[in-house]
Formats: sequence, structure tokens, C-alpha cells
Amino acid sequence: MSLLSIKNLSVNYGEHAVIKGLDLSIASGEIVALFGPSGSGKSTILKAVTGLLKQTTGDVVLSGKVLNSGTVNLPTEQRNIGLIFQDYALFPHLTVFENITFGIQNVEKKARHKKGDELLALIKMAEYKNSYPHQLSGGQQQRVAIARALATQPDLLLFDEAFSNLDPQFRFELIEEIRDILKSTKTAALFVTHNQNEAFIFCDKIAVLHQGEIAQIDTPSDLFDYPVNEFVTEFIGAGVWLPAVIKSESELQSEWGPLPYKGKTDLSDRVGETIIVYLRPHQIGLNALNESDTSMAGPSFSIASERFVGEFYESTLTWHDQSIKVRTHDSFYNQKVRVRIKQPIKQVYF
Ligand SMILES: Nc1ncnc2c1ncn2[C@@H]1O[C@H](COP(=O)(O)OP(=O)(O)OP(=O)(O)O)[C@@H](O)[C@H]1O
Repeated sequence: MSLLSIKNLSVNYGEHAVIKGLDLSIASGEIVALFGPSGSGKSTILKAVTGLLKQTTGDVVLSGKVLNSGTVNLPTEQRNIGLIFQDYALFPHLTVFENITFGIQNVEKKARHKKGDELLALIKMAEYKNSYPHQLSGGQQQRVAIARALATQPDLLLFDEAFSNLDPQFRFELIEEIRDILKSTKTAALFVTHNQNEAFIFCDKIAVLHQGEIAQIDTPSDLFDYPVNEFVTEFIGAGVWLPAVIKSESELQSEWGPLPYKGKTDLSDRVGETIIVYLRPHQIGLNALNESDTSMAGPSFSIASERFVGEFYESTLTWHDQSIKVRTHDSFYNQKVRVRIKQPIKQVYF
């Protein structure tokens, strides 16, 4: 049974349907991202789950308790949901320990102190017990915010762009650390983000939101390898669309030459059919064009735009009205190149 179940959720702002009959469930201990472009409805869903906004239709049930329905709209404080924001929202005049134990003041002192110390150890901040928020880094403040939310043993944690303010250098380490904390405490979470890397690292599943509907919900690797439609494919990363003909169960033929295929769809009885594939930068390598070598297939490209990023060069290949940025170790600036397909195609579009 799902821990969180959202069924047929619709939210309208006046005439504007912002969420359109959305279904989403989160299992116990699962971390799920709501990932989508600006305006796709992420915050609106979050507000409906927290009770800050009344849904137009639909049901939200958490741990068997009805939070929202046609007749119920439970107040936020009765939902047993922990909220983590990007600005940490710690109480500035309370110490780390007082912040963490703020929500459990009704618990008897000895048990409260034991719980506070356990949580300090969990977030690896025992030595900051008596520090104040302004004495902490952003990452430390966010760890305290999570410990404070965990103290009340919420059924679900909601993260609203919670890592956006953190220094990119430390952000991913902290995200992994917080994921470990949630997994060790078997805490389920819904993470709202427009940052793909964060969603991939932090979450078990990612729900891609498009215009108020879930376009796809999958594990990060399945989302990357098997996007279900054009929107998800392009939203997950830049690339080039190419038509190709099925040659066999493991090979396609395109204008860029032969493409190895290793996907879930069985192509063995579709030989001869034309399909569409999407090539991403990591699948493409470049070879300098050797005019005397006629064995290489595919068109040649002139590299007129290249930038040196430090660890690699990024060359722009232009193909009709599409372009793609390919990473290479060597510079190909002002040279003619052919593409080399480094990884097989997994998804095909009919
Ligand atoms: N109070 C409101 N009144 C009218 N329309 C609103 C209101 N709040 C949001 N909207 C509209 O609802 C749609 C979804 O907004 P929402 O804030 O949920 O998107 P989002 O995915 O969270 O975007 P962002 O990533 O920019 O925060 C947008 O078209 C927005 O303009």
C-alpha cells in the first residue's frame, strides 16, 4: 500500500487548469522528485499536499489519513508532514540543539535530550550543539533543518528546492548524505526541483511534470534511457533527432551511419521500418576526417564553434536546423570531422 496517495488531483486558478487529474503515489521510505520546468505546477502540488491550497477535485491520503478530499481539507499542522525550504528557516535566536528539539518540547526532558543528541549524531554535528544558525554554513543549516523536521517523526518530508542555495561544490555531497539519513531512518520524501542532477542523485523515482500532468514517472536510469515522449526526451537533455531504418534486432542505419541498438523494444520483426532516434552528446565521439579513408560512413562536419571547458573541449555540431554540443579530449577547431557512435541506442520512437 502507498504511504502517500494522490488521486485525480486538479487545481484551477480561476479558469486556468494548473493541475489536471494528477495521480501520484509514494511508497514507504521512498524518495520521489517532482521535476519539471517553471510553471509546470510543482509548487501547486506541494501546496495541495501541505494544505496551503485547496484542490479543485481529488484526494490526498497519507498513512491512511485523508488530508484532502471533496469534504476534507486538514490544516497543515495536523498532516504530520515535515517541510524543508531552500532558506533553511531556522530560528535565529535558538541554538542548534534548541532548533532540533523545538517541535518535541512536550516530550519529557530526558527523552527529548536523548532524541536531540541522536539527531545531532545522525547529522554529524554534535560539536555544534550550542552554536547559533548564523555561525553555521548553508549546508550545516540545512542539516539542522532536516534534523528538526525528523524530530517529530513525520510521515513524509517535503523538500522545496531545498538545495538550490548551496555552493555547487558541496551540494551533491550533502544531497548524498541527506539521502543516506532518509534511508537510515526509513523516511519518505517528495522533492520539488527543476535541477535534474539533484533529482537524479537524491531520488528513487522522478516524476516529470509537464503542464500540470505527469509525463513520466520512473527511476532515474530508466528516465534517462527510456523517455516516453518528445517532451521528456528533450527535457532530460539536449540531443539530435535522426530518422533511421531498422536493419536487424541490433542495428539501425541512419544518415550518420550505422547505429548499434540495445534497447528493451524487440525490433527483430520490424526490419525495414523507419523509426526516429535521439542521439545525446555522451553517445557521440569525433574523428578527424581523413580524406583518403573511405571506410567511415556518415557526413562530415566542420567544427566552427568550440570552447575549452577545462577537462574537455565542447564542439558544436550543426545538423540542418539542429545542433549538439559534443565533448572531446582534443581540440577539433577548424577541422573536418566525422562522428563516431560510442554507445548504443536504447530508445526508438515510431
Ligand atoms: N496564485 C496563483 N494565481 C494564478 N495562477 C497561479 C497562481 N500560482 C501559480 N499560478 C500558475 O500556475 C501554474 C503553475 O505554477 P507553479 O508555481 O505550481 O509552477 P512551478 O512548476 O512550481 O514553477 P516554478 O519552478 O517557477 O516555481 C503557472 O502557470 C502559474 O502562473
